[in-house]
Amino acid sequence: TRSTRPQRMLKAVQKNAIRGNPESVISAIDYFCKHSEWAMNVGDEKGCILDSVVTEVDPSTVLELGTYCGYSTVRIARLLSPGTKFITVEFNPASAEVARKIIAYAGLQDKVTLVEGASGDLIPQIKKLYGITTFDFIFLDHWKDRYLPDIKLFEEYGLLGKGSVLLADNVICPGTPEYLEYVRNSPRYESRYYPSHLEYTKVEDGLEKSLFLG
Ligand SMILES: Cc1ncnc2c1ncn2[C@@H]1O[C@H](/C=C/CNC(=O)c2cc(-c3ccc(F)cc3)cc(O)c2O)C[C@H]1O
Ligand SMILES: [Mg+2]
Repeated sequence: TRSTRPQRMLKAVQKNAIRGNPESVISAIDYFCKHSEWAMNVGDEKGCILDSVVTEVDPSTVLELGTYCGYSTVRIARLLSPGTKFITVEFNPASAEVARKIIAYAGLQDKVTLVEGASGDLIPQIKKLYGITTFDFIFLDHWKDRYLPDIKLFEEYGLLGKGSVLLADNVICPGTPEYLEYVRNSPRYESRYYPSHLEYTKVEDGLEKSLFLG
């Protein structure tokens, strides 16, 4: 049967990247998406903004929602200090399998816990299952209509502390209007928009960074 796009992306990594070299894995995926097949990775332009926010926060605990093929997982994990707890959530088993292989190819498997499941099911259990009290950094890049319900779950289950930073992809394209309205109008967050473009295109998109004020 025909391969899937994630499987073809994995093949491109195995063919063009250097095992144990995260930068080469990132470049191989970006090259594949620019020259072979577009895919919904955060990409190199928004990826640089992601890098700068992760570096600025220097988090001890990280959560990513929507692993997909592991591109942003590799971008984040390569910047983390030793001992950082990084959980990434993916509910599609085929995507999760490709992501595990791409993360391992980059040599970052020991820095990442990939959890298969739906974010709405997992978030209420994270404290119990992983011994996390609060997350210093959260990257939202899953179904766009899940951003708002999930940020409310973070609040409900006390997973945000004063200074926690949430970074949301695609707030313009495909767009997350309800989430944006919430974080920009809630007195509990200080939000800032980082203008950029939809990965591998000239279409406008951007990232929204929201600081939880406690
Ligand atoms: C609730 C939940 N729990 C766990 N994993 C979840 C989940 N919802 C999605 N996921 C997983 O994340 C991944 C999905 C992410 C959704 N991202 C998107 O739909 C997405 C779409 C586009 C886009 C833009 C313009 C276009 F013309 C076409 C597409 C661009 C992006 O950067 C995206 O992240 C894979 C899925 O299995
Ligand atoms: Mg995205």
